Amino acid sequence: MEKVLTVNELYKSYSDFSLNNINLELLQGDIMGLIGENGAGKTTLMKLLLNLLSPEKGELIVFNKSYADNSSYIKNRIGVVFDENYLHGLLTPKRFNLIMSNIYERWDEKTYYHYLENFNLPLHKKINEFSKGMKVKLNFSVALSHRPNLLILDEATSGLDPVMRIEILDVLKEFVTENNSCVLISSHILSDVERIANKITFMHKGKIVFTEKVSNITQQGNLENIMRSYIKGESSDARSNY
Ligand SMILES: Nc1ncnc2c1ncn2[C@@H]1O[C@H](COP(=O)(O)OP(=O)(O)OP(=O)(O)O)[C@@H](O)[C@H]1O
Repeated sequence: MEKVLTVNELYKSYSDFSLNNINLELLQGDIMGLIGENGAGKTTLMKLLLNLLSPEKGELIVFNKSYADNSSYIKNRIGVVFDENYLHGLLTPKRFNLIMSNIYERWDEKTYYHYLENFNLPLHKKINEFSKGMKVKLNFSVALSHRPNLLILDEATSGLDPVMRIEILDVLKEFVTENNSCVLISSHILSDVERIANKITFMHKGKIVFTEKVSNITQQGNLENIMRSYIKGESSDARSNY
């Protein structure tokens, strides 16, 4: 399988937090779940991958290219859904079609209307009159309609009811299989991550603790217990060091 993303020894610091020595690899077909406690650094890492933040050190290669000379090539091939809705509230889904077709070289109007219909979204309603679930579905429709080779999803399904979450996760899985794309998805809902991902990366205090295949992890127990015993073990180590 071809490499989609390679991260080597990436560092980023804020005054009281730092991401340290991040190494990551995503291949075509991968769905990687990114998990970790609040403040572990998941969003910061995703912003670095999207070139919204600059690292102090390290190498970031996306589709065998670096952002330095290939920013628009890379951005045209990445789909993004974050927790917050970034779509303008006064616009309608129909109007978005026009805007996105001017932004994305590979915008596919037919696919966009197909998702709107599948998700039962109205064409002419303003987005600030949408429910939270409708906004998430619209965000996914936009993110999937320019045929991205990589999707970066940060808590994208949080706040949705279980039926809607499962519906969206199933659409996502189908998209990856049909398009040989790949996904990095962060979530605190570990059952969702286990449902969809083939690999898991666990972050803790700005570092990657492990990246493992889900099949290896589930042999050791469930994800929640593994995370909890790691964090507990770490605090008892700290106590014994003290
Ligand atoms: N612009 C910023 N300036 C200073 N510190 C920041 C900034 N953005 C994030 N941080 C800090 O970086 C740390 C990691 O935050 P981040 O949002 O990456 O965590 P997270 O794993 O996504 O958390 P959550 O699960 O709560 O969304 C936090 O301590 C946060 O306060």
